[in-house]
Amino acid sequence: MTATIIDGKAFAARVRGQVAEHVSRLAEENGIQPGLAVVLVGADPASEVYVKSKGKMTVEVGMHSVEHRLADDTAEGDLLALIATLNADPKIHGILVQLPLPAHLNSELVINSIDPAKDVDGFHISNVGLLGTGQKSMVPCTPLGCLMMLRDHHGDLSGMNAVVVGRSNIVGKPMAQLLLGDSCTVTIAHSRTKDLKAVCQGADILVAAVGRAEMITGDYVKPGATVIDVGINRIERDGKKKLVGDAEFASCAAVAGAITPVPGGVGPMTIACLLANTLTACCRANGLAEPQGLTV
Ligand SMILES: NC(=O)C1=CN([C@@H]2O[C@H](COP(=O)(O)OP(=O)(O)OC[C@H]3O[C@@H](n4cnc5c(N)ncnc54)[C@H](OP(=O)(O)O)[C@@H]3O)[C@@H](O)[C@H]2O)C=CC1
Ligand SMILES: Nc1nc(=O)c2c([nH]1)NC[C@@H]1CN(c3ccc(C(=O)N[C@@H](CCC(=O)O)C(=O)O)cc3)C=[N+]21
Repeated sequence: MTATIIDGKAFAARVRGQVAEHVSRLAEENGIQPGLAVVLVGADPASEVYVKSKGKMTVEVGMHSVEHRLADDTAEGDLLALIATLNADPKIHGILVQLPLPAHLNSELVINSIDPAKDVDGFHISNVGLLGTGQKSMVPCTPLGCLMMLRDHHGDLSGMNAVVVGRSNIVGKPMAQLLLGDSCTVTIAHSRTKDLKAVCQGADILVAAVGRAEMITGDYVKPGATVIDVGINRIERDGKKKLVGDAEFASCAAVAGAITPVPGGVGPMTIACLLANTLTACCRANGLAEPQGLTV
């Protein structure tokens, strides 16, 4: 079998197009412009790339974009003061603090200081709790993008066996919640899972969010399964720098029914969902109807 390649890049462009339409309607009918603030502490080169591309796409869909770049040794109090200012700023509807933060900063404290209504990453404990109890929330962008692609490819996901490899708060756990919300039978695997390969072989939907380059190989994949590769790993091969996922693309694609590539899969959908969440937050803040189909 040769897998269908799920084109996240094209899907993300469609989502951004829908966001842009809503944004222009908001401007015409309500005189409102959604605004997103991205906060980057320190100068991690990979983070720089995402922050730049987020800023560019935010402007492309017609939103107000603000970037705050803070020094590596920024005091926690200064970061919290910036967040308080952004929380109170009526032009800002979404706040994203790029993770990971430098080690001297308490990430939990920082994230939980963001107004939950502006928490477009969906990482605030209030949003985590709302998602876990099936209530309206801000849904983390990466899992939301994965769910959109899965729904688009399969339609109804109910009854499917889903295995999520990885249990981080930003990807694995919220991904599992969303799949459960769509009535999948969900298994969360991690570094202590016994016989990971056998667990993965039972998956109709296999989500790889491990942070280990090409760890999931074709022999982990049930024939015909859908593989969602969340991993972003920069490696060097044959003297060239390369971006690869947590799944080994060639061997997985030979067995799977469908697979997301890296680059061009989950990554672009993450940014598109960030813009969708900012739009949703703006509509909620102004008591306006939310766009359909851009959140769960
Ligand atoms: N495309 C996108 O938009 C995004 C991509 N990413 C990428 O997704 C990947 C995961 O990110 P993130 O969740 O933040 O990573 P973390 O490092 O926070 O979590 C990795 C998870 O994988 C598990 N794990 C590690 N090694 C193994 C192993 N050998 N077998 C089974 N499980 C293992 C860990 O288990 P344990 O808990 O037991 O330690 C942990 O739960 C990374 O490649 C990251 O770059 C992340 C965010 C967005
Ligand atoms: N608070 C917070 N929220 C995040 O959502 C967040 C974060 N911190 N920290 C880092 C991770 C990583 N992440 C990516 C987003 C887009 C691509 C992306 O667009 N990738 C392109 C390739 C880009 C390239 O070439 O580097 C692709 O896969 O096609 C990748 C990774 C969001 N993250």
